[in-house]
Amino acid sequence: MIRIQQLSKRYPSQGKGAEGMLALDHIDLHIAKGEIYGIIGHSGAGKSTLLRSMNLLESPTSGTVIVDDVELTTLSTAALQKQRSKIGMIFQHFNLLSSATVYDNIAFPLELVGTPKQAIKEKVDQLLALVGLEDHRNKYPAQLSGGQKQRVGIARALANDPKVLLCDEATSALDPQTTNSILDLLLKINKEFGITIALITHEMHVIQRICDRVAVIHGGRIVEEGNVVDVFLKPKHAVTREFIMEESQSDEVQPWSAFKTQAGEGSQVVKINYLGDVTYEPVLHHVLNTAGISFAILQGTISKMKDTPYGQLVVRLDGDVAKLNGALNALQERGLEVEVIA
Ligand SMILES: Nc1ncnc2c1ncn2[C@@H]1O[C@H](COP(=O)(O)OP(=O)(O)OP(=O)(O)O)[C@@H](O)[C@H]1O
Repeated sequence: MIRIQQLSKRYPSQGKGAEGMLALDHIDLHIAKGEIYGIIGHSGAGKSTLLRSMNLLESPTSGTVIVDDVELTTLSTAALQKQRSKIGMIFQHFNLLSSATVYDNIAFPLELVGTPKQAIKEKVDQLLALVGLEDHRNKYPAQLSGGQKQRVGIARALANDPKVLLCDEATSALDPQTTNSILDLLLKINKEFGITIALITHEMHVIQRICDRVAVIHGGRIVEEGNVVDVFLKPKHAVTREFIMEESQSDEVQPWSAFKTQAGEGSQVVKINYLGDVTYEPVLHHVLNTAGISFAILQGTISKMKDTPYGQLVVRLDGDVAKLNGALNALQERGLEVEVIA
């Protein structure tokens, strides 16, 4: 649905002679129809520039941007305008018209393309119901909470039935609970209408909650890309690991290496990864019981990535070497991933 090839963007410098700022450096990216694709990176990594290139709000220095089989980079202004109506966008600070009501904000893009009044009313009513704001139609943005404002932003972005929705840090200004309700709304829109969603964020939990695939951007380059589950459980790049650590950072969660000291004569410390339905099965108990190994769970997380359950446990296993090795093999045969820490 969105194909970006060798995309570079250099912002001109203010002073003469300087080279300018290379914000995107030969980016290749493919976002499939119907998926939710997350782009994560630190401040200044190039996220906004990349997202805004997808509807050419930012024009690239070189490279191509193809959306729904149309190469945007070659279009005339009028043709680009038409093509943009297939691409909705929502923003961190909502960008609503402060002097217009909720109803008028949502109706605005329909009026722009000359939609008849009755059709506008029907569409806006549908959208108000979709985002749960039927009772707020006559309010002004200043009378709404942040989450409600973003719901208006979403309804407005969907007014012209876009095929793609671009989300520019759409939840960064919201508290955690409101963030989750907006993410769930995006998920619902994706599922019900099959709209392809590209989002940028600096928060791993946003990726974890709704995205199918993720790209990690750093210094204007994609440094890691893949299914969220794979990237989250086996991050390759240091920046990706940083994001995951930040996400799990609470005083109670310690790095795996902190448990090395728990190992000793006749005991090993292992990290066990669960993925999918096996997460909720009593595999650990069965295998270790059968092998005659006793165990202590030192740290653990059981959670979900979108619809996929996963678990990560640090466990100390006590028993003789032969039994321990047998148990580790048996755990792997049952679909768990086991890594000996010490
Ligand atoms: N209009 C501009 N003129 C010059 N440089 C710019 C412009 N816009 C962005 N940049 C620079 O390009 C780089 C990438 O910026 P961009 O806004 O895409 O990053 P980002 O990852 O979205 O950051 P943030 O999370 O802080 O918004 C940064 O170094 C930024 O300073």
